[in-house]
Amino acid sequence: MQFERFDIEGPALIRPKMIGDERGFFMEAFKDAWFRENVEDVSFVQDNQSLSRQVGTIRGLHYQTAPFGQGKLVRCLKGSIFDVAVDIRRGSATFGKWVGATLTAEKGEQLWVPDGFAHAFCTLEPDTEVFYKVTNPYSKPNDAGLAFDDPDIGIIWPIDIAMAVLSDKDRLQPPLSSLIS
Ligand SMILES: Cc1cn([C@H]2C[C@H](O)[C@@H](COP(=O)(O)OP(=O)(O)O[C@H]3O[C@H](C)C(=O)[C@H](O)[C@H]3O)O2)c(=O)[nH]c1=O
Repeated sequence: MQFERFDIEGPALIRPKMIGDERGFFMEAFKDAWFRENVEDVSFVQDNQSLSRQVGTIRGLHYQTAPFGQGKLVRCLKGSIFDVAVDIRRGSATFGKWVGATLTAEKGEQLWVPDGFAHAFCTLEPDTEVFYKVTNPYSKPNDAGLAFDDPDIGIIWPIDIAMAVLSDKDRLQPPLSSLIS
């Protein structure tokens, strides 16, 4: 496993070792002790998986409010995504700043999105499947979000967002300014 940090403290891009042979490949996709020692000392309690049939699907920006904040370890099982984490930690010097990475099933890259970040992705291929481990269980009352296209965040999506496939919920998410009381 190799990993790199961003210019925002917290997130990490992880590149598992892919061992190829004439059959295909093998990789150790997750190792608890390695993750705790190198990335963050957390435990995961739930695995999620989603399928997005259309290229240009955007899911997010989502997060859960305290005490159900979630860290998310995200990877692609099929296809590829542009994955984004936005710092929404109160008092953070990088509040409202974002990091992004392209995650592909082919290379198995993973993005670590710590608790305190809003998360979203857009799909870059049809029938893209995303798998992510989370550090707190789902709590509908704590489910929250922000507008993926908020100019105050300024995410540079690698797709035409005017054509994005969105849930009704994500069409109506509030702006970042709604967090600044
Ligand atoms: C997240 C979640 C959702 N659900 C139910 C709630 C809805 O009935 C249905 C779809 O939920 P939602 O529209 O929030 O799913 P996505 O739009 O894929 O959002 C997810 O993907 C973005 C990128 C995220 O970062 C969030 O973790 C997550 O909200 O699954 C559950 O039953 N358990 C869960 O853990």
